[in-house]
Amino acid sequence: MFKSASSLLVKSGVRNYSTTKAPLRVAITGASGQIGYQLLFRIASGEMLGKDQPIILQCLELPQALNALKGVSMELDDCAFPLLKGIVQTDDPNRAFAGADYALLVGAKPRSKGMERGQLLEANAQIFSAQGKALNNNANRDTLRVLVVGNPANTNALIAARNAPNIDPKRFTAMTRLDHNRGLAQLADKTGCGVTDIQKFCIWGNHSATQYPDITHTTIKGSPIKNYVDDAVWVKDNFIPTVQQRGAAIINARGASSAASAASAAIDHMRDWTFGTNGQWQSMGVYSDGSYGADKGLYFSFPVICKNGNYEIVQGLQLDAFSKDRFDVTRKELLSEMDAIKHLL
Ligand SMILES: NC(=O)c1ccc[n+]([C@@H]2O[C@H](COP(=O)([O-])OP(=O)(O)OC[C@H]3O[C@@H](n4cnc5c(N)ncnc54)[C@H](O)[C@@H]3O)[C@@H](O)[C@H]2O)c1
Ligand SMILES: O=C(O)C[C@H](O)C(=O)O
Repeated sequence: MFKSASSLLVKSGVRNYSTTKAPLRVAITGASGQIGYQLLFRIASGEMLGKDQPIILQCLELPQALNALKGVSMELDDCAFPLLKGIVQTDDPNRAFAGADYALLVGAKPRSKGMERGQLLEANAQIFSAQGKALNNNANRDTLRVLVVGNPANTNALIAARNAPNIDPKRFTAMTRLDHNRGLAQLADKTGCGVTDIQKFCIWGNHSATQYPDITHTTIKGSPIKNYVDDAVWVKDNFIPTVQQRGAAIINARGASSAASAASAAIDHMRDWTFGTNGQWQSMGVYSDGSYGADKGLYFSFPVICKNGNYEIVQGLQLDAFSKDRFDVTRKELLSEMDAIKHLL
């Protein structure tokens, strides 16, 4: 069901406020799932694209979840969000992606207790090849920004991008912002500093247990992190594995994979890509141009700086021997994931 902007304006005077901006179309797959339920309301309230940017939500779900999506849509209506100009509810990817400016590809099977993310590869790969094709045929190619959240996120981004030959592969990204945020929280806790005091931290590689959370360039309040925590054993045996295994720890504790924190990271990712990072590093899984020896074409997490609606991989960093080893482990895992789904590329 599609509600036009004008029908909403007629229905509710509350929404008839003045803004000169045309609505942007934000497609969300898996919209009635756990993450979707956390995402939609925050996007509709303007937390992702700004408090003056009207939006139309274009929600894709499986046929069996359309009724749940109807309920979510009713709740969105009941919030009377001034910026929400329409809601599309559909099980047809071509409709969900029609004219999309943003696409958050969340819909996929989450892993359960004891599963590694790699085991989801085959189960979810087909979804992303079909959605890549639908994006290629329907989305607004000139403005599109795609974030893949569904796991295994990096390789799903690769599949979607390769199935969208008419869209610049740089417009596809995979989410490692949750890992980045997890790392910041652990460092803030260890040092007693605020998360915004911490700069030049990054995640390299895959959103998986092989990711490399790297503090070798990190500063706190402008001075090297070593002045706050100088404990290589803690970094190797505590910090790195905690960040790498945080998803599994949450599944064990909650009985379900992270949802609110994942939605929050997705909003951070899209907001920063759109509005910039003020010169600060963030982590994004992006199309590799071969930087640092990450094979060209992989969707690899790098430190990036976002500016003028684009992102750029931070260049010129020296990686020490330990970092190079970790980098290579995650790089090789991404290559083996790519090999496992090569029939879909
Ligand atoms: N990258 C990250 O940091 C990160 C973090 C958390 C979760 N995840 C991943 O996000 C995904 C979603 O997690 P969740 O907890 O919301 O799962 P969920 O099972 O609660 O919701 C998934 C939703 O997707 C829908 N869906 C499945 N296949 C679909 C398709 N082909 N088209 C449209 N919708 C479809 C389902 O009906 C369901 O409503 C999982 O793959 C999970 O592992 C990634
Ligand atoms: O770990 C998972 O399977 C879910 C998600 O990727 C996470 O990091 O929380």
